[in-house]
Amino acid sequence: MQEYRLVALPGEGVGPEVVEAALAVLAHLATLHGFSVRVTHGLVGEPAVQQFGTGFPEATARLCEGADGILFGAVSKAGLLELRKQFDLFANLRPVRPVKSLRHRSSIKPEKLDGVDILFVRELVSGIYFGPSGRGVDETAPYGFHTMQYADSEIRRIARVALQQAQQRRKKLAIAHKENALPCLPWTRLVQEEAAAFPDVALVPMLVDNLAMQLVMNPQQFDVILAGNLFGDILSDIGGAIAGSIGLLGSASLNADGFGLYEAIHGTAPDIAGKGIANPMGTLASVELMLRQWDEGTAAAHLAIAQEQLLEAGYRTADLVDSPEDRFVNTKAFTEQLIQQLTNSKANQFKS
Ligand SMILES: NC(=O)c1ccc[n+]([C@@H]2O[C@H](COP(=O)([O-])OP(=O)(O)OC[C@H]3O[C@@H](n4cnc5c(N)ncnc54)[C@H](O)[C@@H]3O)[C@@H](O)[C@H]2O)c1
Ligand SMILES: CC(C)[C@H](C(=O)O)[C@@H](O)C(=O)O
Ligand SMILES: [Mg+2]
Repeated sequence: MQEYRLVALPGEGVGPEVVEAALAVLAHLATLHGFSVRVTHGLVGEPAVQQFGTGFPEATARLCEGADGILFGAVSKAGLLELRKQFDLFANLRPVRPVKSLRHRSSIKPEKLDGVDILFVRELVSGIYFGPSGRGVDETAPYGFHTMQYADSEIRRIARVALQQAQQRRKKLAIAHKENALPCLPWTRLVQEEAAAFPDVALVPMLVDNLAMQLVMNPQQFDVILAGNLFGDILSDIGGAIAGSIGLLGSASLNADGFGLYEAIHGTAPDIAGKGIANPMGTLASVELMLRQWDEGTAAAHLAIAQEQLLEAGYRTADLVDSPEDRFVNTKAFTEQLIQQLTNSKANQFKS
């Protein structure tokens, strides 16, 4: 039996709540689909700061080395950027595919949601997050700076990931850039040069401000959207408004060897943390991406379908409730329902 080694880093806020839910679902899926997952827990973020004085301690780094994947909850900041950098997790994939039963939750008009299926490919270990930065005093005036610096090679390698993804999908790649103000970062030219090896992919360079507006006005036009670190962070949160809740979206952050960290795109949600009501579907969407990366595609599809079936049956976590017919469930109840649904649908649809 295939055994995977997974490091769980729950972190802070709702992180532990959604990771616990996702691990329970993953364990059940493993049983149903004939693989096993050995989970080791590590500290990251505030709990790590308290114990080790740093958000990403050496002990956690060692745990992650040699694992088959990392399931990450959320942190306020401490440790996450270091973790991404240490494992060179440069390719952040953030899919957005609104489901039918949540149409009315979306901020987009229902008729503009038909067929919306977007993949953000976000560069994750460079750009303004990691460029030279500092604070100083100029004469008497204090100032600060962060530098958006990219090696051409860093843009080229994330471009190749985006091009590959587009080639396997609807062959359209939008490039988010800001060359009218930041001409030293020629994303369009560099992507075009890499695209010579992908002649069937249509490139659509767009100024990032226009792209943000177009995402809201007409999301149907997009297939894959390539963006640098900061633009990708901001644009992908718009995906939450398109899907109906930020709590629904997951991500995979991969290095060149295909090793990955999997996390929801939302944060610690301090306003709801500790109440047991967080939506675990963003973390479950991340588990789905992890299963695909592990070549457990049947289990991944099973997970996706079972969640859609629960939503169709009206089950809703707090962030999705908006009508009296909705069946409100907290995180634990949603997880239990999902496990039940996986068992039921296994019998119907996934006979092996
Ligand atoms: N990857 C990460 O660990 C990550 C990502 C984003 C933000 N953050 C951090 O999280 C903290 C809070 O950030 P924020 O408030 O801007 O963003 P957030 O994503 O934590 O929350 C934004 C809103 O979405 C809601 N929400 C988020 N996740 C939800 C879920 N699973 N279920 C239901 N509702 C959910 C919250 O309740 C809140 O109203 C900050 O310290 C930020 O740095 C961490
Ligand atoms: C917590 C923060 C540093 C992080 C980011 O900006 O990358 C988050 O917003 C995300 O989307 O993963
Ligand atoms: Mg973000």
